[in-house]
Amino acid sequence: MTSSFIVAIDGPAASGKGTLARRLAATLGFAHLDTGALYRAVGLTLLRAGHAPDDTQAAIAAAQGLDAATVLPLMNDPALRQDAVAVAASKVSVVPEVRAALLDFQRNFANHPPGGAKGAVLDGRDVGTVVCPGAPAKLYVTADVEVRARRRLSELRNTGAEAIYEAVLEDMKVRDARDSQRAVAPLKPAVDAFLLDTSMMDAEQAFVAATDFIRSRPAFPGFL
Ligand SMILES: Nc1ncnc2c1ncn2[C@@H]1O[C@H](COP(=O)(O)OP(=O)(O)OP(=O)(O)O)[C@@H](O)[C@H]1O
Ligand SMILES: Nc1ccn([C@@H]2O[C@H](COP(=O)(O)O)[C@@H](O)[C@H]2O)c(=O)n1
Repeated sequence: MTSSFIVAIDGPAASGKGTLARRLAATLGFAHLDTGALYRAVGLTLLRAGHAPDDTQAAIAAAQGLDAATVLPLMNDPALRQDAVAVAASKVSVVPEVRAALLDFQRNFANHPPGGAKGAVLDGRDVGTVVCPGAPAKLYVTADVEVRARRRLSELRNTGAEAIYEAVLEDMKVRDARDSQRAVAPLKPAVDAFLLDTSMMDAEQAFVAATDFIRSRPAFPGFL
């Protein structure tokens, strides 16, 4: 059976979309897919094979070689969260063939959520615009780049990594520019997305604003 209970969440790095998506999925009883992890899995596969992240042919081969059996163990690999892998993900994600290779997996997850879940929450950069343009609830989560850089900095430091604010901020600006200026599926809000700026909100306030929005959507009767 195809599910139509899809929540699409997009936004730039460290805007809080993953935190929000996980909590929404748990509250709604929906399955959750972090679509960025798929691009990171391609980037990590490439780096582990000794290729440069801008090696287009190797990136296409890595993306086309991923299937449910290979991608699921990678999704839980701590190496996926490394900064070098984020940069590699952002580089491979400009390649149209890489995006095409990951599209079916994402759409299949959204339309046939695993584990008998009634619906799915997907977060990424193009979920509301390309992957699930018909999703009945779309959110675009953002925050000022300085706020996002501070969040990422404390996240990195909490894992024991050495990180410098200026470097994190610069990396974030470069990644934002690459993600929003690429030709295929650039980062942008869907025209019908609810815009949620979390610059002045903590995660709890962002969750309340998001649930208020979803509750207002006629396609989600009685879920919240
Ligand atoms: N509203 C918020 N206020 C303050 N901190 C937050 C908020 N939402 C999330 N965070 C924290 O900011 C960091 C980044 O959040 P999160 O991983 O959810 O962002 P993201 O948009 O999914 O990032 P990415 O796309 O890079 O994976 C985490 O440490 C998280 O705990
Ligand atoms: N739908 C998506 C999701 C992610 N990307 C690219 O992957 C990079 C890493 O994503 P995170 O969410 O884990 O930070 C991101 O910078 C994008 O380049 C994408 O293109 N489409």
